Amino acid sequence: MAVPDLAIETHGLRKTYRTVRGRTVGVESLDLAVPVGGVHGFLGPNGSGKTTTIRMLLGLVRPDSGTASVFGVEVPRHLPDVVARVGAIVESPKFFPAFSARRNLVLLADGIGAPRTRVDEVIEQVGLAGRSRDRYRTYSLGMKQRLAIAATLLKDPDLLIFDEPTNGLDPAGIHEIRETMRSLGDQGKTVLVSSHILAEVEQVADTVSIVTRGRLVASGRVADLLGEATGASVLVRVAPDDVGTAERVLVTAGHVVRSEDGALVVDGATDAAALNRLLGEQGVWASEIVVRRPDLEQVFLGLTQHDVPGGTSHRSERRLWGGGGRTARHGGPDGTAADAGTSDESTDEVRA
Ligand SMILES: Nc1ncnc2c1ncn2[C@@H]1O[C@H](COP(=O)(O)OP(=O)(O)OP(=O)(O)O)[C@@H](O)[C@H]1O
Repeated sequence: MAVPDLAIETHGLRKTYRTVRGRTVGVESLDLAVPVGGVHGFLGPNGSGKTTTIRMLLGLVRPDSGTASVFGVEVPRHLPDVVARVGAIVESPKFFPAFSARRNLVLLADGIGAPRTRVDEVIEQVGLAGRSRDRYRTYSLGMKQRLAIAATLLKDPDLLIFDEPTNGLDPAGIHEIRETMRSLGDQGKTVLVSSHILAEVEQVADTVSIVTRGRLVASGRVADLLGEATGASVLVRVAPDDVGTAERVLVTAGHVVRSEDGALVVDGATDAAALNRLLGEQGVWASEIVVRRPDLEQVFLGLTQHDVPGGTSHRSERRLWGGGGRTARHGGPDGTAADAGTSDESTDEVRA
């Protein structure tokens, strides 16, 4: 059988919820393509349908329409065939506070039939080796979250799904989780991480899907999305007496220049060296010259600013997968585990 190059694929996935006020759209019509291997950010503002999508993938919520597959296996219909390759942290598992992390994991391994030899491996994988014999209750929030990831890794899944894993963590905890996700991605696992904090995901994700109002608005490699975005500029600072000359030189060379806090900003430019040379040739020396590129947050705002609240106006989706654009990390050991979390939210929800 051919090995699928997508870990997750959805087409026209839709989910509405029954509420006292009628029907609420959880996911409007979602087309998602998550490549195998590496970290994929699933980004969107609160209420854009990320959790609903994840729950549909895990068989916890039944879609109204559309299709979804995990490693080429249609879900939820054939979820049992692939569930062993999926690990998810949708909500934190319960650990015994008075037991060490290691003892907690040994109990879990026994419970799910994973070999005890996995316990030390997963502790190592999440960077808790030095603290594994300490009681769980002495752990920081970041360490607790890493232990939750370790529990999910016990059966060695190929796909790890994290729904807002850094919620409630301080910067050190966020850093720990980011490092853990990065290292799992580097080991060949596919990590899907949902977040509404774009800057945070930008630092760890190879590829992203950006959703708003239950639809995909952009997807591709982070570098490509940032590279394609307009809005780059170069800030040039010169001595106050040279500002007029510098502006004239730059404008004469065809640049669009504006002033900002006593400095000059050359909109649309990225070649700082060329600007520096241009100024130098006219005897003007920059004391500061900085290329400013838009971050993912700005890309996102640019894609969604035309959305009408509650309306139906959506920008068309942009995909940047192009030839060779996909993350080319494949592999990862065949897994056998899944911890698909629990469902408690809605009468519409199902378990596969
Ligand atoms: N069980 C439910 N019953 C009714 N409406 C729901 C239910 N779950 C989600 N919704 C609604 O569906 C929409 C999408 O919610 P969802 O939680 O999937 O978004 P999200 O992107 O994960 O948001 P957040 O980042 O806040 O978790 C929201 O309008 C939400 O209120």
